[in-house]
Amino acid sequence: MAISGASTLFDKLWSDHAVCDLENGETLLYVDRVFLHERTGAVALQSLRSAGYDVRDARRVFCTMDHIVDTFPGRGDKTLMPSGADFIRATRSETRTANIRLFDVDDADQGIVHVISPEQGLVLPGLTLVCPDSHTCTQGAIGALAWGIGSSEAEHALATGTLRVRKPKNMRVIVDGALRPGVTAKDLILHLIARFGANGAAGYAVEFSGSAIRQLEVEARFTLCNMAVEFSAFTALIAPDEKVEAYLDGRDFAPKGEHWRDAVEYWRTLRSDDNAAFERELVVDAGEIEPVVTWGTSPEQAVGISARIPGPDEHLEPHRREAAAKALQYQGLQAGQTMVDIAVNAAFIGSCTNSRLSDLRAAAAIVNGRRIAPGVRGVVVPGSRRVKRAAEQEGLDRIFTEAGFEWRDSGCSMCFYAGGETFGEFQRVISTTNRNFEGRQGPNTRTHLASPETVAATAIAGSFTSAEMLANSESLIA
Ligand SMILES: CC(C)[C@H](C(=O)O)[C@@H](O)C(=O)O
Ligand code: SF4
Repeated sequence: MAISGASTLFDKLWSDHAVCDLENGETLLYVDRVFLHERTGAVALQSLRSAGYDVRDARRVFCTMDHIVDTFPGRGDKTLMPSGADFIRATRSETRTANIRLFDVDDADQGIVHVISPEQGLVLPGLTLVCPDSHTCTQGAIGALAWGIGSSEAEHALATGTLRVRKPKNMRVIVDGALRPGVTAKDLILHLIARFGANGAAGYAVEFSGSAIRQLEVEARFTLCNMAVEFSAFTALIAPDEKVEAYLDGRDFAPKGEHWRDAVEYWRTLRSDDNAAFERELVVDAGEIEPVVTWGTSPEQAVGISARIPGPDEHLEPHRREAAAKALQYQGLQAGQTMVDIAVNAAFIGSCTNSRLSDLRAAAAIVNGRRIAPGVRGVVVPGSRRVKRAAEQEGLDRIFTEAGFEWRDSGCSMCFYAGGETFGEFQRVISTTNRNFEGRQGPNTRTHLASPETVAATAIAGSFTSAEMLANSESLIA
């Protein structure tokens, strides 16, 4: 607890949900919502049932099909993952038995778990939400205390509506100033991870604050908090503000009428007190960030797009030097290479990091009227069926397909290789996703993380290019 009774936002959410402190230093926390998906959820439900337990309150549990299902148009129940059909079947039967609301493959509201939970107001500021999926931290963007858990913890949460958790420390990341035009929340989080290390936030709940954060739209805040787990944080948080209220107003599961007014009144208390103490504080000037692309196999192996891949001597610690050498070998690159000279084979726009309507709009604005570079494969996967419909109403699907992109149904798709679909061996993919480790998008596939704007511009140019660089090069040619 902080000095003189002052609390951080995280402390407030924690104490509002603390049932009791346990002897071993853990706290029993009340869990408001559990979200499941077909990759890990059915396993948890099956195991709970075979241990003889029931789901305590199925009204607070939700499940979606996102990880394994195909995203090819007209997919039905198809999946390319070996044994994937078993997961799909088990998810259906377990959720039916437990009476849990399932967003099934053909549901109009289906989508990636972290995209649909706020989209429908299933997660709200001040609630605790857990999911057996590491990117649950995404929801801290609206001031929910949300974190990823393991399968046995999921069983505990389902059976009891509580979880035992060891309290992490408080960290604040203050981002002041303004992001430059064309620089996004994705570039900001990649910059933070590159600068402070992929384990920079280990042991902490991170609150993002500062003028640059307040300026971010809610969907961009999701992108930022989504990758807190790549920064090794327990979770991330942003104090809810009027943008969050406007975002949630009218959502299906959001409170209505008098309940809405009460909720908003509570949400307005969800901010760190002025003199609250943080065990660690980082300060960043938003204006110094340029579009970022990863070159290696960790999100910290990233540089500004106009830079070169660092040379071996630029890594100060020996373990970073070794990791860099190994990453370069896997990625088929050399230290010192200029990023803009590196050609790609594919461009992927999707995932819980960057597949919301604002992401698709930003990418479409760049590809509009242009064609993907010859030989480059482009794939766009909306994060939810709602996002897909909204994008189609605006004609974004046509902009993408006319430029040469595939336009898919919603799901995790090639964000993650589940034994099924992949871009293929040694293919270099620029991707709006959040993980770039070896094999993430398939055996020997080479992943480079970037913003939707940079992925779109790179697809058009054929090699790493920011939107600004693309516009400048075209005006030189014209
Ligand atoms: C399959 C699932 C458990 C996993 C996660 O926890 O994050 C996946 O979503 C991922 O992004 O790697
Ligand atoms: S989109 Fe990718 S990162 Fe997000 S939940 Fe699915 S597999 Fe995990």
